[in-house]
Amino acid sequence: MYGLVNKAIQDMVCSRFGEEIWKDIKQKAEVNVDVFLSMEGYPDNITHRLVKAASVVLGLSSTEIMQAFGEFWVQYTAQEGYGEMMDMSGDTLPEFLENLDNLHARVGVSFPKLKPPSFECTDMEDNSLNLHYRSSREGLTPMILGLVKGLGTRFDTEVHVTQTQSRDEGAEHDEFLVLYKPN
Ligand SMILES: O=C(O)CCCCN(CCc1ccccc1OCc1ccc(-c2ccc(Oc3ccccc3)cc2)cc1)Cc1ccc(C(=O)O)cc1
Repeated sequence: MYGLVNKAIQDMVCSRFGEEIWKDIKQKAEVNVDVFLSMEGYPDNITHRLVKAASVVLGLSSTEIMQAFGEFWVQYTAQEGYGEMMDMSGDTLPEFLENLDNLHARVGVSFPKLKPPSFECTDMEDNSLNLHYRSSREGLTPMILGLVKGLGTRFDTEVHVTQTQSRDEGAEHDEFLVLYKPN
């Protein structure tokens, strides 16, 4: 995972709980990286250890941490220089979700170590769609719930996401029913 992800986790924790809590989390995760470099590739395991340690230190479940992080990621990347790229990816929540693979392909051109998941939208109706999430990574599914919630905020759109298929329960990939209503 690019360091930008671990940096975003750090910024979320520091902004909400302070530097001391972040130090505790890094210590518990046995991660002794001083500064995460956005454009450096880090083992996914570091991200998983930081999430696990944050859930212990903060007394929240890993699912809650990943959902909060997904929501935070949308605003974080927009303010960390990817705002234009996000603007180009759609003016509405369904448009953005439909263009997500193109967004990743664009980032991947410059940063070949990117290993993006794939998102596919089917059964598009006025206020609903099925979102298919396929990834080479395990255990980040709750982040997708948060990401879609974060997009709801970004597009001032009421959004309700329920997972309808789960890889953990034997499905080929995770699938979500996304209900949305622009305000
Ligand atoms: O792998 C999984 O199964 C779950 C990953 C969920 C995280 N993605 C979130 C995608 C997303 C979903 C909804 C709304 C917005 C989203 O992201 C927009 C986005 C996507 C990628 C980047 C990005 C930009 C530069 C990156 O790397 C850098 C950073 C600085 C300098 C050089 C390279 C890495 C990701 C920025 C915004 C983004 C992403 C982040 C990192 C990677 C990767 O390192 O492979 C792949 C994808």
